[in-house]
Amino acid sequence: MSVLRDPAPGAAAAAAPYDALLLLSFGGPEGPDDVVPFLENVTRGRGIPKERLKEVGQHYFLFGGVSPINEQNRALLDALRKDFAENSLDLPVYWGNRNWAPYLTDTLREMVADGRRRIAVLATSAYASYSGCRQYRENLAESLAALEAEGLDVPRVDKLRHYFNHPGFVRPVVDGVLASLAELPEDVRAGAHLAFTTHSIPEAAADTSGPVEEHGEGGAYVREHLDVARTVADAVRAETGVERPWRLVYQSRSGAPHIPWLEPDICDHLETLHGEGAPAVVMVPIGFVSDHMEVLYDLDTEATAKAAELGLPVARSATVGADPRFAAAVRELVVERAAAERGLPVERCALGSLGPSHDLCPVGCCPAARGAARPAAAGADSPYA
Ligand SMILES: CC1=C(CCC(=O)O)c2cc3nc(cc4[nH]c(cc5[nH]c(cc1n2)c(C)c5CCC(=O)O)c(CCC(=O)O)c4C)C(CCC(=O)O)=C3C
Ligand SMILES: [Fe+2]
Repeated sequence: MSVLRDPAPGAAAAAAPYDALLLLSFGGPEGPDDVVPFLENVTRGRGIPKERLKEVGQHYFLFGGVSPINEQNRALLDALRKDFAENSLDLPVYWGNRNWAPYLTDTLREMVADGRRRIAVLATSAYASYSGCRQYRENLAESLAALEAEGLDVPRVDKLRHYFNHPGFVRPVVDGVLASLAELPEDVRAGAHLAFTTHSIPEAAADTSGPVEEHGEGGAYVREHLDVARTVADAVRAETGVERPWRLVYQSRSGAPHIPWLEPDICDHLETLHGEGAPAVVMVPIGFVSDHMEVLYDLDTEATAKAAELGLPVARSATVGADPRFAAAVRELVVERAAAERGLPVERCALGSLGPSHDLCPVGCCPAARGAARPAAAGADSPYA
């Protein structure tokens, strides 16, 4: 058996020049006492109304103060290590977060102590946007600066490209939609609409998402989500032979009420669809890599209650999570980027119409909305090599 699985010669070196992979995520509370300090970490300097924070705290308390995100990252780490081992990719995998332990700076310090010098970074956010991309790059720069201040030799960090349109991300979503359709009562299945959801962000942040030439209404953020939604809807139609109406909608709005954020909200959309006579809806959270609190609360709790009130049958499809196809996609992204860094020609997988995303965020990509620009690592404007 093992002979059949032997990789192509040289696979063990396929990760060079990288000597480690860092899974970079958001972090979440692991018990009731963690909730308030976690929210303080998330919202420091971000101008979120106190009322909104109280409300979001309640979402966490409803689930015992435990965010599902850390367990899911642990499962993804296991899936990555298993996939790498099975494919003889000799690359240790580490995990660090923006807002909760294990904190990014601590993980990077440990990586330096282990002698890691050239680190590939996978963020658990698949799309362009300030929150999903540049903010992680700022976190990397801050952590590297902290290590530098401690007198440590700063490693090089390279962020892997956005994977929203990678088949290893999209195909599990398609399977999730097919499974959700099968869950719906048979008499409403054929007529079920698809509501693709993602995190709402301020309109201004959407308009300036992605490289400067992609700025404009909705920016790269909306364009990328629409492309994934269309790809998934097409694949579901090909599988089921049924053409279904679909729309990209939003969830988890935050911020001050007078600032415009992307709309419509999923709950308003369910109401509209019900008013138009839609028999059922599958909610497809394409904006999330795993079943975050936003999925458990905003979709499985709030939107599902709204649908029940309307008498509208709904199902929520699975996020990618630790799907082995996603783990394999991460390996492919590492090997692809490693080859590119070695100056070799690379084949880059991407479904849909946009093509593979860039390796290096150009200057002006996904700028922060407020305050002076902060240094960001792993981009064309990085202060680090
Ligand atoms: C685009 C996007 C993603 C998707 C990309 C990605 O996955 O990274 C994302 C992920 C996440 N957001 C999360 C949690 C929170 N986000 C908040 C606030 C905000 N998010 C924003 C955007 C995004 N957020 C924005 C524009 C704000 C307003 C404040 C600001 O401009 O920064 C707040 C404060 C309270 C509130 O305002 O809701 C919380 C608690 C968690 C953890 C969930 C868990 O525990 O399972 C995850 C994965
Ligand atoms: Fe968020």
